[in-house]
Amino acid sequence: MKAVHRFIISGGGTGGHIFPAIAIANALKEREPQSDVLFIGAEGRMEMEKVPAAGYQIIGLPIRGFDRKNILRNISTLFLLWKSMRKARKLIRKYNPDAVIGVGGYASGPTLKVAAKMGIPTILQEQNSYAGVTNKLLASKAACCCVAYEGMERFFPKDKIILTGNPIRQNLQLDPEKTDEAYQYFHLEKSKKTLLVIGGSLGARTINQSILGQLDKLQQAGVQVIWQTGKYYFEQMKAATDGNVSPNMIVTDFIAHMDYAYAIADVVISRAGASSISELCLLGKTSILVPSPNVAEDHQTHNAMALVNKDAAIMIRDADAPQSLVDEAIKLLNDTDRCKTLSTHCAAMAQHNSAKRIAEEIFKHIPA
Ligand SMILES: CC(=O)N[C@H]1[C@@H](OP(=O)(O)OP(=O)(O)OC[C@H]2O[C@@H](n3ccc(=O)[nH]c3=O)[C@H](O)[C@@H]2O)O[C@H](CO)[C@@H](O)[C@@H]1O
Repeated sequence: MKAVHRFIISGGGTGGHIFPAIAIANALKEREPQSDVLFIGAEGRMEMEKVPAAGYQIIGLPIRGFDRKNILRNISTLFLLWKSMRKARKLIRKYNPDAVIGVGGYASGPTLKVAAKMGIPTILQEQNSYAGVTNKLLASKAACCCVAYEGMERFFPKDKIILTGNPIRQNLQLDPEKTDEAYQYFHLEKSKKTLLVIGGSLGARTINQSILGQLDKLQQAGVQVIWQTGKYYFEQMKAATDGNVSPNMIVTDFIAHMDYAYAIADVVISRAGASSISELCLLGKTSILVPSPNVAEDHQTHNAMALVNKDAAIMIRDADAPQSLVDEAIKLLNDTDRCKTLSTHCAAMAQHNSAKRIAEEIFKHIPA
């Protein structure tokens, strides 16, 4: 094996693909500090900003996703796909990687396809319990597929599947001795129950409306709330709540200190995005999941059901949330035994050290 290796990581589109990709890059560098990692993403997408912020170089392909509604637009998409394949081939020839890792999202399609054709080992990482289209198409040529859920033989060749879990941030587990710090950070009281409301990296409209519509109930129940609205809904929620919420209801667009928020949450209301679920499992949190109905192949419902089937979370459908979300949350907060059962089952589903395990898999496939 060479002393220093070069890796390409490709994919992106949402935080859900990008943050795991960065965690994998960090794990590769931890294992071999001299190694070099190049990212390939899609021009104009979120990865072009987040990856350099994490200290890595990224090059964009002129690719975009296929439009399922406007078929004519796909003619130009095909041309962009062809251009992207050419650019990916040039980049791979020049960079000469030892392995190429795909984390899902259409940006990874051309890079991984070209790499496999050139005989370079390709490794896939699938975050969700229902595999994305790009990863499904790439799987037959991949050296292995690192997954986060059981039962992924539905999508990938059985002998290539490795259950590693999703690589998530290392610093989410707060030292129990620092819980007081977390209460102080949010100006909340230790003696009261705390509900954490998160809607994925961008916030969730239905969850916001469900909380807003039943604010009185929450306040009457004496529950403290940390409510992440997402940046698009923040001004609207802030205006609607200004002056009529007690100080123990925190309304924010984004929570930078998720370790503090998780540490003091008795119950978490969340979308069922892959990283959010992996975090809830790792920390053994009691949760109510409201899957987004607006994602490809309804994959968030599949993610949520993986927990519900093991009595590890409660699921409420998006359409039912305005009616029942707050009632269910209050009921759960008052039922310590039920919280404990859900939390224990959820923790049992956690996968530990995922980024490190994925990095080890990648190294296994590097040619000697
Ligand atoms: C709408 C959409 O397309 N969502 C998809 C997106 O998820 P999306 O990027 O929304 O969400 P995930 O749940 O995977 O990850 C959210 C991340 O943001 C963090 N966070 C969240 C709120 C906050 O205030 N602060 C904060 O730091 C969470 O701790 C977590 O690490 O990619 C995932 C992985 O493919 C998919 O499963 C989701 O279906």
